[in-house]
Amino acid sequence: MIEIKNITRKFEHFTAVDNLDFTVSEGEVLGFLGPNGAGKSTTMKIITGFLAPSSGTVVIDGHDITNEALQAKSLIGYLPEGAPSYPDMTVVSFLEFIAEIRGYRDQERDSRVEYVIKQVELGSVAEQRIETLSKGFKRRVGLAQAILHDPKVLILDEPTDGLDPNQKHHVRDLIRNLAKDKIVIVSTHILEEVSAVCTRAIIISEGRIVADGTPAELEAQAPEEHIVTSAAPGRLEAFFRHITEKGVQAV
Ligand SMILES: Nc1ncnc2c1ncn2[C@@H]1O[C@H](COP(=O)(O)OP(=O)(O)OP(=O)(O)O)[C@@H](O)[C@H]1O
Repeated sequence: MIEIKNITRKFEHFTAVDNLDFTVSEGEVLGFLGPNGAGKSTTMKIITGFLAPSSGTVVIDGHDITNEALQAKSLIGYLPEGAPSYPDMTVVSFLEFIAEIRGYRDQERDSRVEYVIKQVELGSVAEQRIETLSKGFKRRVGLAQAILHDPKVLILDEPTDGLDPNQKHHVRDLIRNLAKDKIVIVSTHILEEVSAVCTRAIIISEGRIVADGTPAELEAQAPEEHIVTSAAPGRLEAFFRHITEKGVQAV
């Protein structure tokens, strides 16, 4: 279980994340939504221990991300925004490097790398330098390093950003398959992604939670005047606009 306990993050006088408090359980795929600047990436950086909160704590399976950072971080796979990596390295050498950092050696290292290359379909570019890859393939390298150690918790910041429709479809299938025995938090702007892969969605606005429910529950709350299409993502978009445009009271 992930416990996010009253986290707040200030940048000087600006509050980017404002007292967020929620838990995520095994088997849940949580879509983390919000308009630009709502505080999604900041929250993900705090959950993964890359950024300290100004106040509050995050506990991953009983381990505090600040006080027991090593144990907590070993349970997490993180795809940051933009998926930074080492552009000079080939895909294989980068993934071998990550595998070593994760403590794998020799045959075990090679088999982990082989496994993720297959999972994320990187075989055709395995020996290519990362800087020469298309945006979609770079994103897949980021996904590969996030899942390499088969982490219990996956935090994915806009995982399908820059992918073509086929790749998007493939990555969503992958997330669905991986999610069975994991906790997944996916930040996205793409609402059809939420309907496609998430069991729950949280919408934040100005650093605060304004909605929390299953995609179907949120879709059902869409006001008729906002609905452009009655298909599921259209309803979710209508609800998203309704709740983030009007400055609705945080729940
Ligand atoms: N290091 C920083 N210093 C000052 N302000 C920051 C810093 N990092 C983030 N912010 C501000 O905090 C707010 C939340 O940013 P964040 O990147 O978390 O939003 P987001 O929801 O991920 O947005 P997007 O959807 O555009 O990626 C923004 O107003 C941003 O400018």
